[in-house]
Amino acid sequence: MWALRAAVRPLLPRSRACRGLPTPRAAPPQPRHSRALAAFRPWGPGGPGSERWGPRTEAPKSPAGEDEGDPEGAEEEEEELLRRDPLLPSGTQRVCLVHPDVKWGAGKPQLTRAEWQVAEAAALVRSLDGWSVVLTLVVPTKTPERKLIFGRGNLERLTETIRGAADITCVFLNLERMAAPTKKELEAAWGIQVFDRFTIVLHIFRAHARTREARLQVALAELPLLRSGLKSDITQWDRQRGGSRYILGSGESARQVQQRELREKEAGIRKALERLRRKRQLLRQQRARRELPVVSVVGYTNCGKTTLIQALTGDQAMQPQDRLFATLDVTVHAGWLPSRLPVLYVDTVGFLSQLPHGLLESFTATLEDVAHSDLIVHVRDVSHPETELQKASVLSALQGLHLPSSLLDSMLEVHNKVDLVPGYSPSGPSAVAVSALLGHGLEELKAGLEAAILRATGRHMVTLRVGLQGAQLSWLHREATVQQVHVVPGAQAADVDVIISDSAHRRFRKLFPE
Ligand SMILES: Nc1nc2c(ncn2[C@@H]2O[C@H](COP(=O)(O)OP(=O)(O)OP(=O)(O)O)[C@@H](O)[C@H]2O)c(=O)[nH]1
Ligand SMILES: [Mg+2]
Repeated sequence: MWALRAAVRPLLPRSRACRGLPTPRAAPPQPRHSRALAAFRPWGPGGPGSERWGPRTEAPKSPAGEDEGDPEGAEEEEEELLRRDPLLPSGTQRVCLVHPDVKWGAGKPQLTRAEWQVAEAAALVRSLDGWSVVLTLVVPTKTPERKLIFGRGNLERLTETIRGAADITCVFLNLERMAAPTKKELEAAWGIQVFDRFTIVLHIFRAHARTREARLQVALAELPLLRSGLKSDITQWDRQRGGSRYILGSGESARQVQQRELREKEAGIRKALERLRRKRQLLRQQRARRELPVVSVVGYTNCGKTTLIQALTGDQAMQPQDRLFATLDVTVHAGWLPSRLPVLYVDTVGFLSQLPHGLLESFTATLEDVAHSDLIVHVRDVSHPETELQKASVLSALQGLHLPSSLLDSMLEVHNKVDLVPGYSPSGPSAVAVSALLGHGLEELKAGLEAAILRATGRHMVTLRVGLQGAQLSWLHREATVQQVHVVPGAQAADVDVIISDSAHRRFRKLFPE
């Protein structure tokens, strides 16, 4: 699907040739289960058994009582807030990936190697339609904090190589953020557009965000970029106007006008997000009333979260993809555990070790749903060479969400993609090895999930004696999970094995005293 044509050329004496990520993997097989999840359809605009936790752009129908309604004109207002210029050039791009390799000092990355940082950067580029890396240059630097990032000698050689590479159309400088003057000077020196990680990731987020909430969050994360662009534009604007700094009659300078517009935009986005968040809260309360256990599936981007949920639920509407940040909308999908206990799986946005700060913050809000789940499943791609680093990134991001400690302590680890690691066996007792793609290990995982959910939600299995004439049996079918009914011969009664929550059990006793 994605061709990586990374022509890695020797550049500098100490530069290192790096290769891209493994070749794209096979498409997922058809889901193994095709259970009709009729019970959950009323909430499922995204397909059988699925629910989007944030109203989508093409506003799905909400069941009665779930939608508190938008104020008139809110959607048009939001579209206005989302109007913006393209961040990156359109069409096919042949990218030169330049990685500043900090070998010394405080800026030296811990726990990772340049090789893997480059592989991840190349994967980001491949996530953009029509983009490919054609040249990868790893350039040592002792002074990444300097305006031009590299020392003089290295910069000169880099400039020569880039100017001599006629086939490249832009440069991706693998730095989190590049100051506006740095961008300007490098573009002047290299004669080509230069982008940083923030811009690339932001563009991917823009392209993959579907719901109104996700799109607004991306718009919020973009504001720092607009602010830094503002400074250089204004200086230019002022110069062009020969220093006439004030807009006719308004008493405001150009800078003040644009700053005010940005502040208004930010306030508008925050207001719209707050409105959508209230809606999400309402949906959450509805789910809580139905007392369905909720499992949040989290993990590093591309580790297989969506594939796993699809394998567990048979939800064909889901679309796992071999690209970073395929999922940007939090969605909910229903499935059943071995004892026929229904469960809701929440698919979440993936983590990235060096996710630019603003982006992480704006997406933290989406992840607030994780705090309201009964269990967290941490999916790991154990075939990835940096699997330990990915685990550390995810755990540190989860710590930042201030989740209840009981939720963190009970977290279940799923070691995915074991089909790519022959003979793999997980270390640690709370880990289950699976191949979500091939469907291996799913029964063991479901059993583990069930045990953990029963523990976390205070549910237990009991056998209750009920009369066959009364309403007890239908009540149990409605409010608990009936497993088996054993009719007691000659007694007009039955012994019913059920999984029931503590609260439902109390209500049963009150309604039907012995
Ligand atoms: N070989 C193999 N590939 C897998 C397995 N699970 C998922 N994949 C592949 O990994 C890629 C990413 O899968 P997704 O399910 O989209 O991953 P994700 O974690 O949801 O990714 P994001 O939404 O981008 O964070 C897809 O190409 C899947 O087919 C597995 O068990 N084995
Ligand atoms: Mg996904």
